[in-house]
Amino acid sequence: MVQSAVLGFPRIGAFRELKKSTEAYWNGKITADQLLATGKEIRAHNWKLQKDAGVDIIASNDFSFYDQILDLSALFNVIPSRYTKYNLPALDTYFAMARGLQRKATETTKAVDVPALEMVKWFDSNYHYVRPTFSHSTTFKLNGSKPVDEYLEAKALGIETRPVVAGPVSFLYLGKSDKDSLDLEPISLLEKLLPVYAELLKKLAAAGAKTVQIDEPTLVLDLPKNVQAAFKTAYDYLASVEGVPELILTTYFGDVTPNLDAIKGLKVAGFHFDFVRDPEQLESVASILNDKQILSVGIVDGRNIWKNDFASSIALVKKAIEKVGSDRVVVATSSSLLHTPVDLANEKKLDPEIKDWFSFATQKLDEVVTIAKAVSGADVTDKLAANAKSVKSRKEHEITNDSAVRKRMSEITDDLTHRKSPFPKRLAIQKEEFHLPLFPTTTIGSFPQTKEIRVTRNKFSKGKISEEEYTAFIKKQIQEVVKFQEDIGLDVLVHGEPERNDMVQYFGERLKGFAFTTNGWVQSYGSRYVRPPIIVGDVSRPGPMTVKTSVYAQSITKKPMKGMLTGPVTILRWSFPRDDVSQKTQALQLALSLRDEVEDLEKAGINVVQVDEPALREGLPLRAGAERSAYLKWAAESFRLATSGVKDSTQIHSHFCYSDLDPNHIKALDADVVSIEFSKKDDPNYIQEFANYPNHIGLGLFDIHSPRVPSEEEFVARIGEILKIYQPEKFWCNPDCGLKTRKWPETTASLTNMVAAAKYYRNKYAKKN
Ligand code: MET
Ligand SMILES: [Zn+2]
Repeated sequence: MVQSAVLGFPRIGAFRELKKSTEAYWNGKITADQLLATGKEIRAHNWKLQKDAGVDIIASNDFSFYDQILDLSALFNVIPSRYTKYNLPALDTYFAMARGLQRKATETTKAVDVPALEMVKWFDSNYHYVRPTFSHSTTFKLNGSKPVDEYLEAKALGIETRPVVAGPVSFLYLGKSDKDSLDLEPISLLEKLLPVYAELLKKLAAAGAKTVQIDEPTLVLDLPKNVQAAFKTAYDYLASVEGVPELILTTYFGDVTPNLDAIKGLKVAGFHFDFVRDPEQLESVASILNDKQILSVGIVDGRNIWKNDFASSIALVKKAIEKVGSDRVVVATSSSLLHTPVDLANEKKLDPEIKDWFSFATQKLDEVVTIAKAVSGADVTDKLAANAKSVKSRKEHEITNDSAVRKRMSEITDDLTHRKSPFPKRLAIQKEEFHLPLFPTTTIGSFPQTKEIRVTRNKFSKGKISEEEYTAFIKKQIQEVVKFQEDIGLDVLVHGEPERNDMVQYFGERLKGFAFTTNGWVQSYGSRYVRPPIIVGDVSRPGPMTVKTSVYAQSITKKPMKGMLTGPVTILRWSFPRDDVSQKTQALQLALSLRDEVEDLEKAGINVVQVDEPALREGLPLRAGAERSAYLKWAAESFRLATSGVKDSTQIHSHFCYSDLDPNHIKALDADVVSIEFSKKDDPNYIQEFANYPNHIGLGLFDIHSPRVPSEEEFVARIGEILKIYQPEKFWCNPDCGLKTRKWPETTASLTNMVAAAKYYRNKYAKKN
């Protein structure tokens, strides 16, 4: 009998229970014990769900209160001293690393003021992990026993699980060196780290775990030689320690073939590969297995919501069986299901025909089980027939082929993807147009989404208030935000995005070709979840999406008002994309829709338009090569197609955040001004890389994930550092990203200090000239 396995289940709860509890804890509304109890309930629920579905191999330690990589940093004591020095309870130290902490002194406690660790995108997904931050003084040791506790917790419920832990090579390679240890290459710490891994693994074995899923997703990247070699060091060592359980070396999100030599011959119990991403690798990866090793076949997509095509999955699993025999094959999800919404059954509003094309985490459990049964010879005829019918219905549905969109796509010319004049000429014209001071200040778009805003938006979407009432409410919000920005002296204003639940969903809801969920939340980072829309067909824009709002906002101020759009690549990446047409096609269709919007904004008198592309980097194929070059080309083309219809005097902005962006990727967009998240970047090389960016640039000056307020002096110091490298006349001042998750008091304080620092340099340079 072929076994089924799930590499991890979403931990947020079907109705965002984890978010609600975590935030309540942060706000002092519930105790740590209450928060821990929520975690326990969610875990129990998830394990039981999987057991009831008939999944053979169920993961434990896939739960986290913030991020599984941060859990590992905490577990292995990779905690910079700036966090430990306050002697906070472990849970609070953990959250301080995640999101910073600023707290006034009380009679019994000292004041706390510490920024968060850096957070970056997890491979090519929209999940963010907290980057392990190593220094020469890092002393690895086990802090607590979360993986063991959770294993035992499941066991007490009568459920045998396979604990999952990120592997040592990936843990180090995905990390960075701390400010005080920039010469340190994290991978050089491997030998010090391994005994602590062994200790953890032994404890898991002692608790009863036979096998551990050890995730080494870095194996799908281009790895330097020393990192490739580290696999042998690590796994030889772990194999040599008595009492370490069997390990299933797990990879996902790509093709492992280029790194096969690094894992060939490793003494692990088996390997897991992602055959959704790359079915072609079966041939090569199967060849490295010895005659005992397990082949875990990732075939149910952990990254998308399309119903599995059983016929083709079964064919692939059968091929795997031919190679290694049915007793050594496991049918698995391609990756953790963390990246998919919890349960399709909670969607009551979807068109039933379209809904039948989808499969969320809960449905995917049944998919792995069914495929495993099918290849084991069990009778699943009815399921296969229903599946084939659904797959066919989607292929033939009219929504997937809109002739008007196809026609317009065929008429895209190179001309449409270039601004009328090159940047220097545009710059001169825009100088006359806007008369901005040196060090212009702006924000990235959103302002705090207060409870009032969320409640009112919700009431409107549920039909509890009229459109007039809602519009009046939004106008009032815009008035307040505009007045606020004028009062504190910002130069280029925004309307604050109060009408947007989410920067992608908002546009998806206004475009043809999308479907939406009611409860389809997916964790983006910490307690921030998103509800990605689903691209189900060809995309077009039935009418203006943002023009009224922007025009209203501009009408109440003399300062320039930025129109605010989400770019084609970001809408694509933060939706669940189609898998039946290329990503390029989808991006260009989105670009055409946005182009119309940009032109409508310009016609309506909006002369600055920001088109956000924070997902540009995450869409980059994980490996260098033809696919990556092609991506860079079509991604930039899509952006330019969306933004090049305007006059030279219209200033196009773009924005990027939370990824290690290469300046060359954004050069090709030819935006007049870009803002990028930067406040936590302390690698001097990275800072240097952007210095030659040809157009204007705003480097993020404060962390918007943290309630912490930097002082004016801190801003002055940071800008001072940057000005050692950057030309002052190119430099804009702005936060890292939108302020929607912040509260007003810290927003006011941070922006006020930022504007003061900009003015300080404005004066300083005015005197110089
Ligand atoms: C993740 S990028 C966010 C950009 C958007 N304009 C905002 O301010 O929220
Ligand atoms: Zn951003």
